[in-house]
Amino acid sequence: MSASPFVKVCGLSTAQDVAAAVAHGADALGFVLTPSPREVSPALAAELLSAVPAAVATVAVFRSEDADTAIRLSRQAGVGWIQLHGRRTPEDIAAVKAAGFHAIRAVRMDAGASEFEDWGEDFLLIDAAVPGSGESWDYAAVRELAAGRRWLVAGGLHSGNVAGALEQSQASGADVSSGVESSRGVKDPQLIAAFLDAAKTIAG
Ligand SMILES: O=C(O)c1ccccc1N[C@@H]1O[C@H](COP(=O)(O)O)[C@@H](O)[C@H]1O
Repeated sequence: MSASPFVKVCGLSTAQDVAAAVAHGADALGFVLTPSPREVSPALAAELLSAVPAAVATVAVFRSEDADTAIRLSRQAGVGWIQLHGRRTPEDIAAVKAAGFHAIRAVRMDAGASEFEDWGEDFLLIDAAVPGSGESWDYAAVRELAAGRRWLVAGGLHSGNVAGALEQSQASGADVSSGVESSRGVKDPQLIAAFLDAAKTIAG
């Protein structure tokens, strides 16, 4: 890793939590537009991101919706990035990029080697088996497979392990949801601040 890590805070649903993430240096904010305890409507996402500085990436997160649906909902929300989980093809990433969005493609840490190849996404996101579950894994395990890629480590991160996860994995950045919550789906501004402070101690 040769630059300050790119840190995304996912599953935001209140103005207070958005403000905490921005104030503590988040590089990207995630809005879940798919069924989840953190789901928000495109209209609420649009309202929340109207206060976000242009330098901060805004990301709509999808689980299994097709690329056209993800693009339509993301346009309603007004985000600049789309994060796709689930079974995907290179054509999905091409469609997202052709529609003018940056793309994050999520894969499980135990995916086949072909899924770690470059499909044209801006970041690969390597996550636990169940996205948003708070489940941790051996973050060093994909270090060789992902070497040379721009990629984010995710799954079970919190302020106490994010620095170690970044060092062990050599990821370009980190993504968090459960680890900055006081209960499932409820973000805590103090935990958001602590996570960002811890992640940002890692610098090139
Ligand atoms: O957070 C969710 O509810 C979610 C739903 C559907 C797809 C992705 C989701 N979140 C992603 O999960 C990881 C974070 O997981 P954790 O809770 O920190 O273990 C991250 O990539 C989020 O963007």
